Amino acid sequence: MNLKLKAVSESTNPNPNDTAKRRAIDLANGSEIIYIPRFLPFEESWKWFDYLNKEIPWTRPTLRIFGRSCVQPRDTCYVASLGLPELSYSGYQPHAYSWDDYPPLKDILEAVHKALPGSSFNSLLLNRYKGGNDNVGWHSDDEKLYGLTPEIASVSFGCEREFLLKKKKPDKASQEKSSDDEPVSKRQKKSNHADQHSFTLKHGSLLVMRGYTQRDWVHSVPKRAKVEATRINLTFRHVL
Ligand SMILES: O=C(O)CCC(=O)C(=O)O
Ligand SMILES: [Fe+2]
Repeated sequence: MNLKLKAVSESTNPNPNDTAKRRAIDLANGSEIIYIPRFLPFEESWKWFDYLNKEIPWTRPTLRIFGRSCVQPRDTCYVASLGLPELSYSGYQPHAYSWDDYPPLKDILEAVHKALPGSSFNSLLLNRYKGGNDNVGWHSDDEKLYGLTPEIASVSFGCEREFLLKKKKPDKASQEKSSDDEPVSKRQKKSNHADQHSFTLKHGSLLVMRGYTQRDWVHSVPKRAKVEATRINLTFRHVL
């Protein structure tokens, strides 16, 4: 099967402007989202989906969250370049597979790098949501190994799901500091404005989180009762 990506070349993309249709959402205070709904061509994206669904060694690990064991509500797999510090989250340390084990991942990575000049990703967390019960709860990807301003490039395949972003609550100290010069009503109005964003992540789309998004915001893919189909998501990251 030839899965070599031609996504960003004009020859296979009927409308090369599609890849240029990127939306930049300024989350203020140095956080930014880029969203490209039609990043990869539709048909090729189904080939990627089938390949990933079949070939990736998916596992559903048991995590420890607030001292409790729970099965992660989605399948996962981790790929990373050799010699990087190991990833660990919620008491789970995934095995790091090599890019050479799944060569098509290198082609997707190449397309991502082409769309984001200057970025260089060396690890990848894959998630598979087998229906609407599978989800990822509110979190930020703020592990130390990604540094203070991680860039995370997220490519989605298959079933469309909602991706939510919500501003973290400011801690008490900074709340009190900013309360000196403004009445409460005005402050609350201000803080309600655009403190949440929602994206329906399309088959073949690319969403990028940048700057202080992991420090100041949380994100999630919530349960959806009516969803039955499978979604696969790839998040490319740079381990320092
Ligand atoms: O599936 C998604 O779109 C998000 C996945 C995610 O947030 C993560 O892997 O950290
Ligand atoms: Fe995340």
